[in-house]
Amino acid sequence: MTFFFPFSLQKFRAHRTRRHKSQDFVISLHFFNRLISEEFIRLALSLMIRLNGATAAGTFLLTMVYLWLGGRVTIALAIIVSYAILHKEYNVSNEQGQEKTPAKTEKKEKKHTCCGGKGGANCCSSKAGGAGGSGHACRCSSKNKAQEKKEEAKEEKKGLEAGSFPVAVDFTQAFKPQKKKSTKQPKVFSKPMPTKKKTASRDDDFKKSAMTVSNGTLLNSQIYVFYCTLQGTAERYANRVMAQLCTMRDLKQRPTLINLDEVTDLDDYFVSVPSENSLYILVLPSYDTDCPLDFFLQTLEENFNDFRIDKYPLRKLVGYSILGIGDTETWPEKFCYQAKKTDHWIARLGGRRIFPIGEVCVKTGGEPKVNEWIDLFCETMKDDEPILYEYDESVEDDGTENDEMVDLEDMGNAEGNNSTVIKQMVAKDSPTYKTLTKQGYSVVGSHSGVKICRWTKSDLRGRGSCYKHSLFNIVSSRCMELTPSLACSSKCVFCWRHGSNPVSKNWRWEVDEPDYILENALKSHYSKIKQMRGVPGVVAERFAKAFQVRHCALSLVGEPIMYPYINRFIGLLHEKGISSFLVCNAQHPEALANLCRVTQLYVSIDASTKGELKKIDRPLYKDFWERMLQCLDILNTTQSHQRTVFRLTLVKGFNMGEVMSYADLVQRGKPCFIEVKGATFAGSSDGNGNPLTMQNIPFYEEIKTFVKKFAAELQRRGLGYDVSAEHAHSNCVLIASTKFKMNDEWYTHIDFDKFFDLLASGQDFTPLDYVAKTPEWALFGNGGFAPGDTRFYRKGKKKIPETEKLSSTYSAAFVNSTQQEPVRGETAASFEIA
Ligand SMILES: Cc1cc2nc3c(=O)[nH]c(=O)nc-3n(C[C@H](O)[C@H](O)[C@H](O)COP(=O)(O)O)c2cc1C
Ligand code: SF4
Repeated sequence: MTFFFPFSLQKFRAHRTRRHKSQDFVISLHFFNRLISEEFIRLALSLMIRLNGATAAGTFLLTMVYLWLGGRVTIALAIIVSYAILHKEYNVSNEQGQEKTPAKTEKKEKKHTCCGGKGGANCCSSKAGGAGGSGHACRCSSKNKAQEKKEEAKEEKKGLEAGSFPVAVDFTQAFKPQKKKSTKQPKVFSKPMPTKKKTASRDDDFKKSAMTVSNGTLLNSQIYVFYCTLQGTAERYANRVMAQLCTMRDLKQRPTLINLDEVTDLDDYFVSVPSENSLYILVLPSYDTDCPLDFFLQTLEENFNDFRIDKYPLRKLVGYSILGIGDTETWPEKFCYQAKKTDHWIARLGGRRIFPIGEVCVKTGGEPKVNEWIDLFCETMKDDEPILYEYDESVEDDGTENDEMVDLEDMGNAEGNNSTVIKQMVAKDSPTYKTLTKQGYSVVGSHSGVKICRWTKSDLRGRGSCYKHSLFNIVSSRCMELTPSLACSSKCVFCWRHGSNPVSKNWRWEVDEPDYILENALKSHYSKIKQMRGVPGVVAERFAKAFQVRHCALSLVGEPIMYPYINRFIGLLHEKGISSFLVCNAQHPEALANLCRVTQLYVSIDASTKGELKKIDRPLYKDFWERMLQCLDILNTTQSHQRTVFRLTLVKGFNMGEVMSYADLVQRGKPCFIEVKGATFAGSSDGNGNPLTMQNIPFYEEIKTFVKKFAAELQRRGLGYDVSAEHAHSNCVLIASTKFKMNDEWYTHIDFDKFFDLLASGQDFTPLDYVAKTPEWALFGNGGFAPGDTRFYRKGKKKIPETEKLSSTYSAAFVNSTQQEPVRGETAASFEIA
């Protein structure tokens, strides 16, 4: 208004000046100009608003016309003021005469409930309502008048503020078009938000907010370059990323290179993050067969679905990016599919993709493409244009009830490619197959392995048997070492598999029939035995008997109890007169509880405390400790009819500290035997995820000291155990339940014929029913070397004098079985003991 009037007045003045040249009019116009100032207009308008009616507007307009025609300002003002007074009086009389609104009715009713100075239930002055009495001074009237006026004034003010008089029910909004609930997403989202949300509890605010990452943040970040490799390409490219990053002067922190296979606990990086300023780059190949990436992806997916874990743990990262490498020619449908899957899961876990995923074909793109990606990535780091992070909801909801991501393999199937088949654990064309066969394993079917044991060869040549010969009466030359599951649910630091076998919590592969496995395992075993016929020193009689396997050590690598038909397989062994020595890792209580009768049942107890167990076994299960305790309870209850053994593999610096807590576990599981063995040195730690060095391999003297302390603690608790037998050469000592000590003589050996007789009888029997006397040479203190075998010293190796025994080192480890000196460890290639 203040803008409009001056403008109109200028026009008006010009116009009027042209039409009326008389002096009088100029004077009156001058007056008019002065008086019709902003102040006058404001006053007139406020009066008009107060009066609020057509009459008021009409009066105002007429007054203005009057002024425009040269009327006197004082008269104009007088008209407006008198109209206002008249109008107000009319309104007051109208209100008194009529009850126009419910608000006013209420006020009237209140007046009626006044006690009138008598007090009573509705008395205005009674606090407790009705506590009035004599002398009560009713304040109704005074209140009513003064306060009502105030209230009226308030309401009136409200009405004026709203541009209308107060009404009981406000219908003014009723006919306004209703605002739709916006389903539109902020512009930063590339796709509309799904309407159906399965995960209502998720932090929507987080998802919906656009975030930017500045180059300052990127350059200050601690970069971790992860890679996973089977054949070395990804490692090479990861090193290239590292080299390129290191040339960036602006980068504040030195990047760190990490092999995903060597990460003890993926949660350290993919549930928690090393620091708030961490940035991840992942260089990943793809394999359509089993490879370590399967476990990595499985972990990411499980973390996402684990309700105990923060839904978006990776939002703490500054960002991430993935460089995928693959082969688009041979695997067009699955090109870089594991890199893409990783990208999917990291995004779902809250990671911000700060640079597009690279998909490089090693055949068609190769190194130039990789370099290009790396260069662009580094440029992005430096660019001070902030990176806008857009959350892609397509990763959030795939529209299915099941929270599972649609497997890319299934997508392949939808397009007509028959690639939905369950994978083979170790397919013939897989790198795992190559690695295992290179290490001397025969892969049977797609998930079983057999390998002729070093002790089998040694015994064939009359050079000594393994420790199980001393402790339990196994004949090594007639023993087959086999596993029906090359996959395992732990990644023990002392395992000699060199990270080559698949890892998984549960069985998720094709299953071979037990008879097929046994038949082919025996074939493989016998063919390897046959190859021994030309080896010097092979004892003809032992060689002949070796073609009739009598024992099967179900261990080797992997977790045999994971095999779904393990009971049927054991049944077949027993049918053939082959005894069964099954070693399990105490991570599958259900399978353990359902296990059929075996000749001897081992449970690996690799540590006595939760923390140590996690460090040493690197179990895949989060509830690994509870699982182990459950397994011990099963040994003491459901499986108490079995001949049970705790196997302790001692690793210096990892699990040799705690005798008390080991005793607790024995108290819980009540095994028949406790086999304490020093860890075997499984070669260098380079690239196999095995962090052990020779310093972690205990001397035999250290093992003996530990065992004595342990047995003393068990006796102190009245548990009835004692040290019984040994095989010094294997760094192995046996603690046995004193139930196996009869007439002061140990009966730790097995009477295999008796075992099969009992089994055939169908009767219930106990471990004490098929025992045999422990021979003198095997008793603790006698070394455990069987008479009849010949001591053998490697060429150039002298027998170690007694005085030097305790200081024998790694070089002394690689000696033959005839040597009884205390040793520290064994090499991976030849000292695998089942
Ligand atoms: C058995 C096998 C399976 C493979 N499967 C795929 C695949 O499904 N998709 C893909 O893009 N590349 C596949 N590749 C190609 C590898 O991803 C590629 O060779 C990569 O460079 C290997 O990386 P690495 O040397 O670090 O192990 C496969 C290669 C082999 C040997
Ligand atoms: S080390 Fe194992 S596989 Fe080898 S002979 Fe002894 S029990 Fe059998």
